Amino acid sequence: MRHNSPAVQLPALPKIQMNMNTKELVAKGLELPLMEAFYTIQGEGRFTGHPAYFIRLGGCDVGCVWCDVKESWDSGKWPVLSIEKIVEDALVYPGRLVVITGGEPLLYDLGPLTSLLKEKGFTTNIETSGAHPYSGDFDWVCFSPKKFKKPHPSIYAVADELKVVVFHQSDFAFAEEHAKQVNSNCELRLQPEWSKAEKFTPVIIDFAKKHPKWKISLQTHKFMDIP
Ligand SMILES: C[S@@+](CC[C@H](N)C(=O)[O-])C[C@H]1O[C@@H](n2cnc3c(N)ncnc32)[C@H](O)[C@@H]1O
Ligand SMILES: Nc1nc2[nH]cc(C(=O)O)c2c(=O)[nH]1
Ligand code: SF4
Ligand SMILES: [Mg+2]
Repeated sequence: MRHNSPAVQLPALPKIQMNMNTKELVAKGLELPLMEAFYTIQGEGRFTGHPAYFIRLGGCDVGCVWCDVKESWDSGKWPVLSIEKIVEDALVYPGRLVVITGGEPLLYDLGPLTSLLKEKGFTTNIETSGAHPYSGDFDWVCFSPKKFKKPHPSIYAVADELKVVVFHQSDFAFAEEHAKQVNSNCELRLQPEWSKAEKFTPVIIDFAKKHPKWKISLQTHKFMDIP
């Protein structure tokens, strides 16, 4: 019968299958949406000042009002690349420290990407809000919890560094709440939210002097005007 003819439907089929493949590959962590990748100097936290290659994955569902990379949030805006291509591009630069950030990188299974990076001799660091289950093989986990979306319980045991952004006075209590939940070796840092830095940097200095288990992290790349 005419209306059952497959002639009209068939051309759509390969496209659907291609989309499903990409989705499946992303679900397996074999392909990932990449917003940008750049070789720079780590500006924040424990590895401040270290040359590093940044891999910024697209997609985030946390919604921090003060996020400095809101254009990363929509994963659909960014090309999906194979992990082989992502690692090949990293190998061009002389540094062997890689920082995986986003967006929220733990939206994805980072096992395949990190094992390939390790195979090629990279040290692997992550910047994460911990809002999704931990995955991957990381040498350093920087956990920056957010009030906007509760962290997944899996992050607390693996965090090497707790980096709390201070945007409001209540963030000090939020920081102490999280400090109780991370392991005892975890380094504790407070980082002024960029637009509130003038107001909160002196408050953070005072707090750290009174509670010396806390250190200060600044977004030094912004002072140096580098990515
Ligand atoms: C853009 S986030 C991406 C990684 C992950 N989604 C996260 O939030 O940890 C990278 C780091 O920048 C911090 N950050 C983002 N916006 C900031 C701002 N306006 N001022 C200070 N730190 C900021 C985050 O807390 C996080 O430690
Ligand atoms: N230089 C530099 N250091 C950084 N440390 C964490 C960053 C991030 O956005 O995750 C970042 C960044 O965007 N640039
Ligand atoms: S979790 Fe990270 S990327 Fe997502 S909105 Fe917050 S600061 Fe931005
Ligand atoms: Mg940044």
